[in-house]
This record gives sequence, C-alpha cells and structure tokens, in this order.
Amino acid sequence: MQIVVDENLSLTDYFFSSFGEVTAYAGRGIYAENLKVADALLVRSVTKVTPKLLQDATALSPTHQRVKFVGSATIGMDHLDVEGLRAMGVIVANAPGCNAQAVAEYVVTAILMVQPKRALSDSFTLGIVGLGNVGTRLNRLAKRLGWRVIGVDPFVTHADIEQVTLAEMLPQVDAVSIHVPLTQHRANATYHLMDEQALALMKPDTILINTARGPVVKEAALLADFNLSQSSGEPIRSVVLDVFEHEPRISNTLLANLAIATPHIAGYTLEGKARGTEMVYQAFCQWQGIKPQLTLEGMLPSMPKLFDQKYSLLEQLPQLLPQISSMHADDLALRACLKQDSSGEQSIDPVDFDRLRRDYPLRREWSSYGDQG
Ligand SMILES: NC(=O)C1=CN([C@@H]2O[C@H](COP(=O)(O)OP(=O)(O)OC[C@H]3O[C@@H](n4cnc5c(N)ncnc54)[C@H](O)[C@@H]3O)[C@@H](O)[C@H]2O)C=CC1
Ligand SMILES: O=C(O)C(=O)[C@H](O)COP(=O)(O)O
Repeated sequence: MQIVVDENLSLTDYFFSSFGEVTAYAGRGIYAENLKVADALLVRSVTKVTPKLLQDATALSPTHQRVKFVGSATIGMDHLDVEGLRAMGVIVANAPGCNAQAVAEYVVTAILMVQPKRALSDSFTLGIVGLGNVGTRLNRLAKRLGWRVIGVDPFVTHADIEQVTLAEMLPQVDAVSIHVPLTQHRANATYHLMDEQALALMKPDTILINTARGPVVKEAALLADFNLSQSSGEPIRSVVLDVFEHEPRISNTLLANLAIATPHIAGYTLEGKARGTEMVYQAFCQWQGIKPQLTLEGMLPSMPKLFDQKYSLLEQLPQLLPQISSMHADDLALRACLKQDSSGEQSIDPVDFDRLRRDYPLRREWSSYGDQG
C-alpha cells in the first residue's frame, strides 16, 4: 500500500509503516502528481483535499485505483471537502478532541500573560464561544481558576455552563475566547462571526483570543477597532491570535497591534499531535477491517512532576508557566520573521510561518507535569 503523509504528522512510521510505503511531503505541497499511486492520504490542516485533487491524480495514472482513505490528524475539517469526498466513496476521518486540552491550556496561559493582575482577581469573567471539545475543557480549567464562565453555542446545552447569546455575552466579559469550527453558507455560520458589530458590543478592555480559524475574526474589523482606540487616545484592545484571516501571510499592520501572536500552534503539544495520528490510525485500521494493535502507551517521555495537588491551579500557574510554556518565545520568534514583502510592506512570509510550525518544539500538557485536573 502507498501512503502519502504531510511531513508534519507525528509518529507516522510507528503507526503506518507496517501497512506499506509511507512517503512524506510538505503539507502545502501535496499535489495530484504526488498521489498518482497513493492508496491513502494523511494530512493536517494545511492540505486542501477535494474530489478534484483525487480525480486529477487518477487522470495522471488511470490504471491505479485512486486514494480511498483520507485522514486528517486535526480537529478542524474545513480543509476537507468531506461531503464531496464521501460522495465519491472515499473514507474520511479526523481526530476530534485530539489537541483540545493543548488549546485550553494555551488560552489560560495567554490570559495570564496578557493581564495577570485582572485574571487573578476573583471577579474575572470568561466568555467562551463554541462549547465543544475545546470550549468544555477551557470551561473546566477556568472554573478551577475561580473564573466565572459564560458560554455561547446554539447547538449544544451544558448543564454546568451559563449559556447566553453572543450579543448578551460580549458586553459583560473580561475575555472572549473563540472555539467554533469555520463554517460558511449555513445557519449560524462562523465566517466573520467577530465583525464590526460584535467588536462594538465588547468593552474596550475585553481581551479577544482566537485559536479557532482565522476567518472567524474579520481582520478589517479588528484593524478598525485598533484605529478607533488609537484615534481617541485610548489603549488598544488586547488581542491574542494563533490563527489569521490571511494565514500564512500576516501583515505587520495587524501583527504590530497584537498582544500575543503565535503561528497556529495552540494545539501543538506532544500529546495533541501524537493523539491526532493515533486517532487517524484507529480509523485507518477500521477501514482495513483490523483491530488496532498499537497505542501511545509508553511512547511519550515522562516529565518532572512540577504540580503539587496540595495547592490550587491558581496558586501554582503564575510560577510554573515560565517553565512549562513557550508562549513568550513563540511570539518573539514569529515577530522576528517580519521582512519587507514585494509590495514594500513589512509582513510575515508564508515560508517562515510554515518553518516555525514545522520546527516547533512541541510543548507538554500540564498533566505530564503532574496536574491531575
Ligand atoms: N489553533 C489550533 O491549533 C487549533 C484550532 N482548532 C480549531 O478549533 C475549533 C474548535 O475545536 P473543538 O472545540 O474541538 O471543536 P468541536 O467540534 O468539538 O466544537 C465546536 C463547537 O462550536 C459550536 N458552534 C458551531 N457554530 C457555532 C456558532 N455560530 N456559535 C457558537 N458555537 C458554535 C458547535 O456546536 C460545537 O459545540 C476547530 O474546529 C478547529 O478549527 C482546534 C484545535 C487546534
Ligand atoms: O487540530 C486542528 O484543527 C488544528 O488547527 C491543528 O492543530 C493545526 O495543525 P496543522 O494541521 O496545521 O499542523
């Protein structure tokens, strides 16, 4: 069997080499040409997989049966034409929840970094938009920190989260964190969910964090929000972005105004990436009609136990974060990539953005340091 993979997947040899030949390419560089003799395609979020891609591959090698399994080791699926692929008989799988804990920990870290004093006060209120795997994990962490949580999700109800509408939530929170899939052309679509109207409902000092998908926050509205504060002499809003509307290109006009900017690595823990591949492996085994034999058991190195259950998360995190989080360095590394582009503007080059992601020193989740949740 021929298996084509994005080079950015973890542990592909461990999980897949017994099935056949595994060939890796840069995720943004997987073309029909690379899939001529492929039976399965394993991607992350940067490879757009459509029926056309697979049909083009078949046209290049008509005697080969085309790709029959597409697995994405990610939570998000907006890069896959799931309906179109399934309609042509392709098995499509993703990895729901694989890196949800990583993202939840990223959000708490960002809030504590941006406004430590405010976040440590007992009246801090967090708004969570999207109460799926990430949103519910973030709710759990936030409650452990003593924060009040308000959630928005038109599709689910959680007994332990106070749920309101977006318009009701935005004026009353100290931070808003977005955890919705990117959707378009349907009821409650999330494309540009955070637009001029939404930003206008927020207090000027409410922190905005987007780790979902770039186009959920309308970049032009964000820039207008910054301009409005600047022109009235007010401090600009604290905004943390891990994803960008025009990713992988980021203009300095945007970057210079962000409190924290990271290159789409909120989910990049060793555990999150490894689980993503493991979940795709399980779906792959199901496709092959065999029982999965391999697990992650014993595959991840153990870490020193830094958390002490005698103390609360709130008491320990401020001291531990410098040791267990790379957020400050991640932000600096991204900003260090600014250079003049062909239009004479300063921006982050997509090649640098992808390099930072490929070479990212994967963080560890707090449980690996002894946090028992
Ligand atoms: N930056 C990163 O590294 C990562 C980003 N992500 C992104 O985060 C997104 C969320 O992840 P999960 O929580 O695991 O997904 P999930 O599918 O478990 O939950 C998403 C939730 O959003 C809700 N939702 C949909 N439309 C909504 C709307 N208009 N308003 C409010 N809620 C809405 C859904 O009902 C669902 O409960 C993913 O789709 C992915 O795009 C996920 C992992 C890592
Ligand atoms: O899981 C998701 O959804 C994500 O956004 C991924 O963590 C992003 O990682 P890459 O697919 O771009 O490596």
